[in-house]
Amino acid sequence: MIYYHSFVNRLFLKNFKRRSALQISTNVFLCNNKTIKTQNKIQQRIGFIGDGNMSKAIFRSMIKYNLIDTSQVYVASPFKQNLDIWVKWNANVTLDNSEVTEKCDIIFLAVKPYLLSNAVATMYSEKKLKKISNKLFVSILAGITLETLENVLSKFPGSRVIRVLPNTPMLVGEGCSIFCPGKYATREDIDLLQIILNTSGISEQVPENMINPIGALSGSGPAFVYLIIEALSDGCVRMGVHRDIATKFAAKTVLGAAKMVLETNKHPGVLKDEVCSAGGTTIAGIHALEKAGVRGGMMNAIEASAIRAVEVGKQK
Ligand SMILES: NC(=O)C1=CN([C@@H]2O[C@H](COP(=O)(O)OP(=O)(O)OC[C@H]3O[C@@H](n4cnc5c(N)ncnc54)[C@H](OP(=O)(O)O)[C@@H]3O)[C@@H](O)[C@H]2O)C=CC1
Ligand SMILES: O=C(O)[C@@H]1CCC=N1
Repeated sequence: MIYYHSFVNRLFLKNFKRRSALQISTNVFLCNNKTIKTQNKIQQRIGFIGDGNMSKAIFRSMIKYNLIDTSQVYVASPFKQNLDIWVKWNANVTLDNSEVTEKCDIIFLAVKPYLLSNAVATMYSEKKLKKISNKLFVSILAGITLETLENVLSKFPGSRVIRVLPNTPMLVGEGCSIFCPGKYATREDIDLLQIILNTSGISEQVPENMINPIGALSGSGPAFVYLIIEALSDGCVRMGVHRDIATKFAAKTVLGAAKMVLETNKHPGVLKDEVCSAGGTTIAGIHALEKAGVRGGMMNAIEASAIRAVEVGKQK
């Protein structure tokens, strides 16, 4: 069955009259296998400064969901061998950051936060600076504020900035991104970014002061959950179960529990109670977790990551 995916298609329908601004087809729909079909794809050129895990996740999700032609994508990295994989994916590669800035309309800043100044310094040559105008910069750098970004990027005339905190599960269509537009970002910029983010998951616009705390959950959280999955699997292995089935069942159990929370709309505590039989097996496990301080540990993890984001944002 083919059906209209609510959010993406609402956006496309809403933007029907603004097709030229968005330069993307209105004819996008999702099949039940989540494949997006477009007659026309994003026409803007999209660039990545930095070729790491997150750039790859964003790029590959755009390709997977057919949002852009690889020929429209440019990526810069300081090391040639890092770019081999991008060559295999048919993207344009360069060792020169300024080539990406010059050629692309939308530029994802995707280096480590402490490398921002270093990267921006190599994103232009004085001779061609004037040519680098009216660009949309999308920063995914944890901790780096819009104020810092707008200052650093103010040398590019007419630049607009959006700060995003995405996460790697966008690679499998389950991304969670939060974003906050800078003062010059337009409605079209936001719509286009949301199309990119929402085809591989969900996104929410939030006030900037929410990016670090929510990002601690959604950006760093996948690592916390991998650790939990690994630990659940370890527990099973300790009880004599083969690793393959233990990890598969740990991951599927986490996935199933997450879907129960999202699809039943029940409070997680209620769902937990529904599993815990009186005097049964589950409550014995819950007691062990509570004795180990798992809840406090999880809360501390979010707090630590959010605090660290502030520190990272201040590093030069
Ligand atoms: N990973 C995640 O889950 C998330 C990451 N983020 C943010 O995304 C950003 C990137 O993270 P991630 O992809 O994990 O990091 P990676 O280290 O995987 O990627 C960064 C890439 O940038 C390259 N690089 C280094 N210096 C420069 C430079 N001057 N110009 C261009 N490229 C350069 C690095 O090359 P080399 O390796 O050769 O040094 C590396 O490939 C970070 O700011 C992080 O805070 C945000 C949300 C989630
Ligand atoms: O660990 C980090 O700093 C980055 C930001 C969010 C996820 N990874």
